[in-house]
Amino acid sequence: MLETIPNSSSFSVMATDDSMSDDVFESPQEISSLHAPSNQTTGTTPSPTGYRDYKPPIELYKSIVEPEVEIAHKTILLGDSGVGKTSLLVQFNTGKFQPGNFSATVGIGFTNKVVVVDDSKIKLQIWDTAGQERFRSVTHAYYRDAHALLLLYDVSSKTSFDNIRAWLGEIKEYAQDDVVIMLLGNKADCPSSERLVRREDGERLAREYNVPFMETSAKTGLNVELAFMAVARDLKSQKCGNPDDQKFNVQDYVREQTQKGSCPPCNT
Ligand SMILES: Nc1nc2c(ncn2[C@@H]2O[C@H](COP(=O)(O)OP(=O)(O)OP(=O)(O)O)[C@@H](O)[C@H]2O)c(=O)[nH]1
Repeated sequence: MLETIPNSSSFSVMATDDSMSDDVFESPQEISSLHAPSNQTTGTTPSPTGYRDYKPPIELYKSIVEPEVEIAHKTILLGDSGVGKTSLLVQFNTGKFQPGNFSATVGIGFTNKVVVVDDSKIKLQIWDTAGQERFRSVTHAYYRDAHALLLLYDVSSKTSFDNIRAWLGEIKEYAQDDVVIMLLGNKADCPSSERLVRREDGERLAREYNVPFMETSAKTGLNVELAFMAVARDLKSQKCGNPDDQKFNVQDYVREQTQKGSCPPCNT
């Protein structure tokens, strides 16, 4: 469950239905609006510090939230309930796997992580969504301004794999056309006796939809960093790419990196 993630002060749990208020600050504009002059002496705007009426100086707030970040980037984790979205995020954020520690995610929440790609700082704002059907209408609203979607299935669950086509249909309906989609077959660490989806099946589906693919494990950390770094690199090339340079291709990058990982050490 989202609240249990350690050391993730920026993580917020949102409403489980549309009627509740939203305390998540998504953009610098929203942050700035907290500091706009107001006629009210006692505001009711929620404070990012947790103290309802305390508003830190904007410079201080920015230095906490955005430490000299050059590019901000919104990534959403999607997939059936139980495929390992929260675990993947926690593994990326803390380097740890907490088995069986999370109850099903309620609604949606996010955490920020700043990564460095070729000397540029990129803030990944990673949104963890509830896989359960009953939260779908809440999470759809967040697809629209996403730069990247990490779509997970569980290699030990055929149903979660079969549902990927339906997820891709929803993405087509609600996300932007140029959103980066990455298909991840999670729980690759599971014993072969429990595996119900072969790697080749994942690869074939990814080829059919022309999206990059890799198997991951939130438990062992396999390819977890690679998945997030690939989207960070893609964003950097979109935002700062020199038009004369060859365009970064996230699919080629993922293929090269995953092949490197599985290649036996060279003697040369
Ligand atoms: N073996 C193994 N177990 C995993 C892995 N990732 C997650 N799990 C386990 O799978 C279960 C579900 O993981 P969650 O991270 O809560 O799944 P989720 O997709 O966030 O689920 P919802 O919040 O309901 O959408 C937990 O018991 C995890 O410990 C993995 O890579 N390998």
